[in-house]
Amino acid sequence: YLPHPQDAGETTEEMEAAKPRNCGAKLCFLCNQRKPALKRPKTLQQICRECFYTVFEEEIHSCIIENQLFKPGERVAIGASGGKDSTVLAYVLSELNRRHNYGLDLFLLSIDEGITGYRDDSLETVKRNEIQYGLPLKVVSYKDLYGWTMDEIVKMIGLKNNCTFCGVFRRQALDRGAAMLKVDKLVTGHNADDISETVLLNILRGDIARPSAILDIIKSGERFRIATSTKMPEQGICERCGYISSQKWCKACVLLDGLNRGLPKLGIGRSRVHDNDDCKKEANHMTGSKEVQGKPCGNLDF
Ligand SMILES: Nc1ncnc2c1ncn2[C@@H]1O[C@H](COP(=O)(O)OP(=O)(O)OP(=O)(O)O)[C@@H](O)[C@H]1O
Repeated sequence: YLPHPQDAGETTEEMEAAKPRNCGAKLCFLCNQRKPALKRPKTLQQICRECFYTVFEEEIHSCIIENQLFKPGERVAIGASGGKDSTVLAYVLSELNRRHNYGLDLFLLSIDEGITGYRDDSLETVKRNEIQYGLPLKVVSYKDLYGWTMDEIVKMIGLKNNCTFCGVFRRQALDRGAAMLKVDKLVTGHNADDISETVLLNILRGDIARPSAILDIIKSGERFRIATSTKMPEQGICERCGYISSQKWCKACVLLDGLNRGLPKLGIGRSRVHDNDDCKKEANHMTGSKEVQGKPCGNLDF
């Protein structure tokens, strides 16, 4: 972090005198030397490229230290999709690990959903990151885990609702990949936009309980406490695959069973299941619940 001159105890006159003359053009708010390259939405400060890199990396470091996110010797997998967010995450975490001696064993973990022309391209980026940052890469595919690629699923179910399969399978595939790598933690590049999107989608769907719970957690921030009187839900295990589940069968198994039996809409939205009484009975039997609720769309389930 480069302190603002005022933080360093300089008077306004000293700061004015020290300012390089630049014919009235504004200079970076932090270093007062270079031309600003951007206005940070977070602070509204106009800062240069170099200062942005510095404050961005140091803020992440402070967040890691203040919240004690890692312990020395831990194995950490980085969910690497090859997109911008996880690529930045891979770079920053490996850089901070080296710079500040966190002592972490880092890995890249990529899920290959089997989407031709999309994931195969981004996996090439991840393979470049593997070499660039010297991080071992593990690729786990839907085909290997579930016997289906997303291309095959789309062929069967069509373009509508396939996000449910993709999101549920990806979430579980990341967990399974993490277990294969025997890591202690898995980090992802979810950003504030992703979280806002999830909250807004829930509100638009009329699911008020979940967004308000998320907003409460965000608001209470660091003061978040669980009341001693609160009974925590018991974490069960899927009877079919052994993955964590609060139902008899986990969501991935319900969807997979539907696919394998040629009833791909089995585990999707409530209304579809209601359309067909046999499907409803089947689905309720598998989930052990009275209602089957599907998440129509989304990236990773929060
Ligand atoms: N196929 C994948 N393999 C591994 N990790 C993934 C995969 N897809 C998503 N993730 C993880 O989940 C995060 C959020 O995914 P999302 O699909 O919202 O993409 P995004 O916000 O565009 O991020 P990115 O730019 O990294 O793709 C990613 O940053 C990454 O850490």
